[in-house]
Amino acid sequence: MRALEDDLFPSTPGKVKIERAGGAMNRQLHRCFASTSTMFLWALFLVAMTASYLSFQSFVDTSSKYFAASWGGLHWERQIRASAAPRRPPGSAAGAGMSVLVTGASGFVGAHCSLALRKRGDGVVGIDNFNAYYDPSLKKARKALLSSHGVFVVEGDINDGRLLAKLFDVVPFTHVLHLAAQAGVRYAMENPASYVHSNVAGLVTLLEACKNADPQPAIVWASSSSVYGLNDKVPFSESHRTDQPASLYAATKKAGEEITHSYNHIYGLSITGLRFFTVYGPWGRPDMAYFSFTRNILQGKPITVYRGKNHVDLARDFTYIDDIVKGCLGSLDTAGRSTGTGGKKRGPAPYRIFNLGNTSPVTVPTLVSILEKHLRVKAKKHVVEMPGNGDVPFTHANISLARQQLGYKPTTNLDAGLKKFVKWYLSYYGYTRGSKNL
Ligand SMILES: O=C(O)[C@H]1O[C@H](OP(=O)(O)OP(=O)(O)OC[C@H]2O[C@@H](n3ccc(=O)[nH]c3=O)[C@H](O)[C@@H]2O)[C@H](O)[C@@H](O)[C@@H]1O
Repeated sequence: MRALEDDLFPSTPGKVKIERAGGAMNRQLHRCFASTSTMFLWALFLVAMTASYLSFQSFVDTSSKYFAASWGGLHWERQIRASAAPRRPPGSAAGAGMSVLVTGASGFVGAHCSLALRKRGDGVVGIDNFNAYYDPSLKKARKALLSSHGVFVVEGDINDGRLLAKLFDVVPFTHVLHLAAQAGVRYAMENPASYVHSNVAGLVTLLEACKNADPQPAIVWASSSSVYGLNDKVPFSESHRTDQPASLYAATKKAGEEITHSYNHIYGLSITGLRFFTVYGPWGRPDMAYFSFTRNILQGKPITVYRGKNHVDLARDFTYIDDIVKGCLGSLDTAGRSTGTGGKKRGPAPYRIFNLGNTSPVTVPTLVSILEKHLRVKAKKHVVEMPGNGDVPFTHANISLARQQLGYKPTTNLDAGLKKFVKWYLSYYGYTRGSKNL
């Protein structure tokens, strides 16, 4: 008995039997059918070749990723363990110390927090993907600074679930300070996918690793003042509306607040979200206005100052980095435990959101005049109407909740903070105008 496949796929091309063969019509049909079968077989052959080529390529990709991985191995694990070990003196009033995984450790806020944690005796391991959103050499310099203080930074992406699982295998982290993100309000119009990749997909991969870890760490992470979006009640309080984002960046940060809430609810992860208000200072981000203005002013290039509707100046609640670091450490210290194990919730865990701002907004033209004073150079200002680029006209934080629960109390005003920034900038990039490329 012939199998069905034999009918559909004859083994010898051109040998298809046609019932009642004999007439010219039938011969033609025969030839035609035979050549169709030949073509069909060739097509099958090509499909098979393509499939085997593709699977070979994916094997090569996977294995090259595996072999080129910058992590793993006994030496690597020893470095991770040493970096994660708390070094507080025995009997210290602050307790035994934490082991903190800091994501985005070679970023601006990440590097400052990692150093502060290490200096007070906590264990810190960093992870950073050193992407090229801004000059990676600045990130490498921050990494070198951390390394000189005994903080090890793994080069890797928070979207790499295998790496995260490995890190939790090697160290039972008590806390995660999650600062890795695609930052910047206006860049979201140029590269929207990078925001989804880091702020949504990366966040979920990290939360999955935290939820599976045993013990589960408490998580403190960076949200943003931009979640207030079109809210016009001032000062911004945590209870105000945050469902009107003005940029995709803000929308992904808001999404992060909802996503972390669901992990808190389902898996008992302790979550603290921090809404940072325009953080600035030494070792800052070159994409931010105070930084790029400084570079342009020193290089004699014009700066673009945006202005709001009806000629109203834009204003920001600029917050100095040291104040933000205190808010982050205060959040870690008061986080409360995650309750789950092995992906199962054992009871309710804290879910908190705090504003970390300075409570005194300053206009952008005032920011420029403070920089002019410290740099002793006049800026070439080019004032333009604010383009529809996701910017909001002003931000202003109400910090009562953080003050009450974290002991958060900002102490550096914009003038004093920019003076420290300019000092750092000149020492890092050199005193001669534009001596180093950013
Ligand atoms: O608080 C926040 O959540 C956000 O703060 C900053 O965002 P932004 O306040 O826009 O900070 P800058 O990019 O430094 O801009 C500050 C002000 O300068 C203005 N600006 C910016 C650039 C420019 O060329 N000219 C100019 O007038 C902006 O419109 C804004 O009013 C950060 O870049 C975000 O990553 C962060 O999340």
